[in-house]
Formats: sequence, C-alpha cells, structure tokens
Amino acid sequence: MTTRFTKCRICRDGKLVNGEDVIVSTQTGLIVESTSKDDDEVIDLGNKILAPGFIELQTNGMRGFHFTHFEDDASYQKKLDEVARYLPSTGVTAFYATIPTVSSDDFKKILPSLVPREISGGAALLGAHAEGPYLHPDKKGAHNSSLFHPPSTSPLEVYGSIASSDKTLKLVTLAPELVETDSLIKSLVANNIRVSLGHSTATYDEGLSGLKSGATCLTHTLNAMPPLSSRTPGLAGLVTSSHAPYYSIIIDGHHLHPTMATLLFRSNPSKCIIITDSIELAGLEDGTYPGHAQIPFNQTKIGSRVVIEGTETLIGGCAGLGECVANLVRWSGCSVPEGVRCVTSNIVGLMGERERGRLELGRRADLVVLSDEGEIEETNRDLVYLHHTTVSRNHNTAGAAQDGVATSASSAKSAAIPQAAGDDSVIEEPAAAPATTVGVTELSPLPTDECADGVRYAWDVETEEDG
Ligand SMILES: CC(=O)N[C@@H]1[C@@H](O)[C@H](O)[C@@H](COP(=O)(O)O)O[C@@H]1O
Repeated sequence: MTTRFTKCRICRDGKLVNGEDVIVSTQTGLIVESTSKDDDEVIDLGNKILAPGFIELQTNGMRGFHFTHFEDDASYQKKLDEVARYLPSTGVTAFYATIPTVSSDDFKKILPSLVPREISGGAALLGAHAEGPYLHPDKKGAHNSSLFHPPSTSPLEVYGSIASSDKTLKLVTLAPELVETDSLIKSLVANNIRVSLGHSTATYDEGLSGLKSGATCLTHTLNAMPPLSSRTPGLAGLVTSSHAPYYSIIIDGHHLHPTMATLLFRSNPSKCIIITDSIELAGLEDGTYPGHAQIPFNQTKIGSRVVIEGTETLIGGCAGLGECVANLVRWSGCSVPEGVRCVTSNIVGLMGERERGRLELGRRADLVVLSDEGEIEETNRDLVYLHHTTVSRNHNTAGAAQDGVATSASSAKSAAIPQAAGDDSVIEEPAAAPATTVGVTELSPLPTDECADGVRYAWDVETEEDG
C-alpha cells in the first residue's frame, strides 16, 4: 500500500527538485521506491512545495507549558503531548525539548521524563537539550546565574545518570572559556552527546579550542555572546572557520536584526540552523504573566517579543518555527529550500539523526506543504503529514479545501488513507481539534494592577553580585 504525493516541487539539499514524486508506504510510513503507478492514493499537490517536516532544535515550551515545569511524570507527559499536538500547526514534526539552567535537583527530576518517543497525532519528542548550567555569568541572559556550575562539577552530578549516555540527553550548551571546559566537552562527546557553545564571553580562539575538543554548534549566535567586531570576531566569527560548527539563530525579528540574520545565514548556509527558542508564552495572548522557578520575574509578551517585565532583557522567543523560516526567506532573499534546510537537513546533520529531515528513500515521511514564500498558510495546516506506525494527517484547522490545492486539500480533509481489504493496520486519524485550543495549559495574563508601570526589576543589578 502506498500513497503518492505528486505534482509538487520537492526541497532537497537546499534546492527545489521538479518532476519527482514522493511515495510513502502506508504500512511503515517510510519513503519508498516507486514500484508501480498503481498507488492506493494519489495526492496532487497542485505544484506546491513539499518539504520534510520541520525539526525544532531549541524550544523551552509553548502554549502555557514550560519544559522546566515539573510536578510528576504523568502530568508532565500529558503536557508534552499537548505541545506535541500543537507543533504541526507551525510545520514542526519533531522537536528537542530545551531545559535552561535549573538546579541540579530539578535537572535530575525533569530529564528522565524527556526520553525520545512518538506522540500520536503530534510531533515526535527527540530528547533533551540542557542549556546550562556550565555558562558564563556575564552572558547569563535570562538564566539564573546563581545556579551555574563550573565544569569541574561532573555532568553526572549535575544531570544525574542520564548524562552517561545519549539516550535522552542529546545536546548540552556550555561556555568554552570556563576553566576545564575542554575535558568536560570531551567527556560529553565521548557519550555521543552533542556540545554547543553559548551564553559565553569566549574569544574566537577560546571558541576554536572548544571546537577542537569536540563541540559542533553555536547556540543562538550573537545572542548571549560577544558581538562580531573588526579585530575580535568572538564565537560568531567561527561560522566560517576551518572547523566551522553548525550554528543556530533566532529569526523572530527581535533577537537579530534582519541584516545580521542574513549575514549569518549567508556565511555558511549548509551549517545554519533556525530555532525559535520559544518559551511557554508562545501561542498565548499578549500580556504580563507570572514568572516561575526558572524566570522568577513577571514576563511581558507583546506579539512575538517577550521580556522580563520593565526591562529589555529578552527571555526567549514566541514566534513559530514556520514563521521564522518565512522570515529568513523574506529578509535574506534565499530560496524556500535553502530556508527549509535550516530546519531539516542541517539539524539532522548536527544531531546524527538518520530517520528524518530529508525526503529520501528509507526516511520517515514527515511532510509539510509550503507556499512559494515558504509559508505554512492557514489553509494548509492540515497538509502536515506525520509518520508514526502508519501515515497520518494532522487535522488542526478547517478550510483546506478552499485554498486552491483542491485535490490534496479535499482529499486530506475528507478521506483517510484508504485501507486495502483485509489489512487491519490502523490508519491513525488524530482527533480533530481547533488550533486555538490545542495544547493550551491554563495560564492567563496577570490583571494590569499587578504589572509594573515602569522599570521595576533590575535583573542584572540584582544578580551581578552572584556572578
Ligand atoms: C532561553 C535563553 O537563554 N534565551 C536567551 C536569553 O537568555 C537572552 O537574554 C536573549 C537575548 O540575548 P542578547 O541580549 O545577548 O542578544 O537570547 C535568548 O532569548
């Protein structure tokens, strides 16, 4: 049994490929070779762009749930499921959950709940990214530097036994200028855990030394690190070095000026990774919200910008990944497949993921349909196809039939992939849920009389003493 996606342009290695179909086994959900023209279902995409499902390398949460909010494993898994089911509406079919600096007790409590798993009707959880606690206090950003540790505290002490393998802990962000970082990097890399450099004051040379020890990425380049300047390129200058790492950038219009985003992207497009760095306020209405253990201050969200209330300190992002890809296309003038590569094959290249991120034989058929501008149009949101045990479709929004891709849209809306007689494999059909309510954990803005009317918190002043 196969489903053939046809009349489309395919994103492959940063280029658009015309005249090829993508054929998916409905039994395995994998991309297979064409065996006959006699497919069980043919989906005509009306010349739209077909891309691999996007992968989110760095999100701290969304829709009211921050991944550091942990009460017990059962409620945590439920909230993860809600987030995972919301993500396809932003083009995301797999994600790594970021845990920014928390206490070692909290790391040990939370990380075991982030074992990679499939989530029915949602994006797959691919594991955890620990952003901290080996960071530099002068570049703490919105982290609590009183919880930072020097590299001499072993990963086992900080993260617990989860640090002894790459089963759950997939990526660690650390500052390479800290004393004894090189041996820390080597010990993490020896367990196949990827290391990214960030929240750091490092010079170019200190960064180079980190790369030589085994680090392979930079975390939200130019944010929480020194600027690029004429004679002191800093960590960001490494993007074109002989050991050029992958490097992530937040393209939400607040973290990087569009020109800087373009400069970074153009420096090394096959190593550039787009992240959202989203926090729990992503997907919620604007307002001022209470903080929590990781951010003990009120947080003010306006559009996709979120700061510690009364300050200019950015806490993280609130844009969706699809929006960020479209921003890159618009700002840099790059092609849609070049933008797509930054959320697909570049990420699997960094992480050594072999099952996703490319539309090639044997990989999972996680697919997203895009416009010529690289946008996941409102009406196309149910054109995100998720692989699980079988091909399934995300039906988050109504209206796909009216968007001019009549064949695919109407087929995606109304028809499950047909099952051959006698085949009792389950065609997964996630429960329809409007995008506006999927995955919202109860969290409301504070009443305005509880919000600051001016600068109230001096985060940097308050915490300078602990640095
Ligand atoms: C979760 C996380 O770490 N997010 C960082 C934040 O800490 C930092 O404040 C901001 C801006 O950094 P900048 O002011 O140095 O550009 O970038 C990211 O949002």
